[in-house]
Amino acid sequence: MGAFISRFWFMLFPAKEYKIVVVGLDNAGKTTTLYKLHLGEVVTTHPTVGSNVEELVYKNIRFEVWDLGGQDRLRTSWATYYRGTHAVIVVIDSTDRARIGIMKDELFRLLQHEDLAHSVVLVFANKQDLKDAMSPAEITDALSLHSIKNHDWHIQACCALKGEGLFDGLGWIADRVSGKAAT
Ligand SMILES: Nc1nc2c(ncn2[C@@H]2O[C@H](COP(=O)(O)OP(=O)(O)OP(=O)(O)O)[C@@H](O)[C@H]2O)c(=O)[nH]1
Ligand SMILES: [Mg+2]
Repeated sequence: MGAFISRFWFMLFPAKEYKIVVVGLDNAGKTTTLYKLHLGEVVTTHPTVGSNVEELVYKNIRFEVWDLGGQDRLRTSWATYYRGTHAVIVVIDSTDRARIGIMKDELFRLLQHEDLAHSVVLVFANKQDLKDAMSPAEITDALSLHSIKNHDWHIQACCALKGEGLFDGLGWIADRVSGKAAT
């Protein structure tokens, strides 16, 4: 149902550029992900205060990608970035078992926000290079992704350091916003 609504919405209101917001707890790898996609390089990061924004072009689609700071005190300001968002990327540190419940609460809070009513949701199960990483199936359970009814969602294993999985995830978003996705 979520998929149907999103597809219809994007067909009715095609955009020249699609807006993505990247959220997740601090240290998840959001900034690393943004710059690996943008520059193809691993940049030295510091905890983000505020946001970084970059333009990406993939499959002939332009994306404006906003990477938001994930520290506790910064999460209340995520919602100020939501207007006009086509896709949310949730980056998970797959080794951070202790805080996956906090991320679940944040996820379900953002899914209720009216500015994200038509957004699709991509979850990056990041840091898959680390030995104790949770699998995408474990993260799907821990975040109760199957209980999401009003948004089209997808989970993608990745390693932002190596770049593995990042363009697969972006491709999923590209197919959704351009209406090319199979139902
Ligand atoms: N092993 C491993 N480390 C990663 C990976 N992705 C990011 N990191 C590391 O995780 C740390 C945090 O990365 P950031 O990209 O700064 O995290 P962030 O989500 O932007 O954090 P905030 O800005 O505080 O919200 C850095 O030391 C990265 O090098 C990965 O795929 N594997
Ligand atoms: Mg950051």
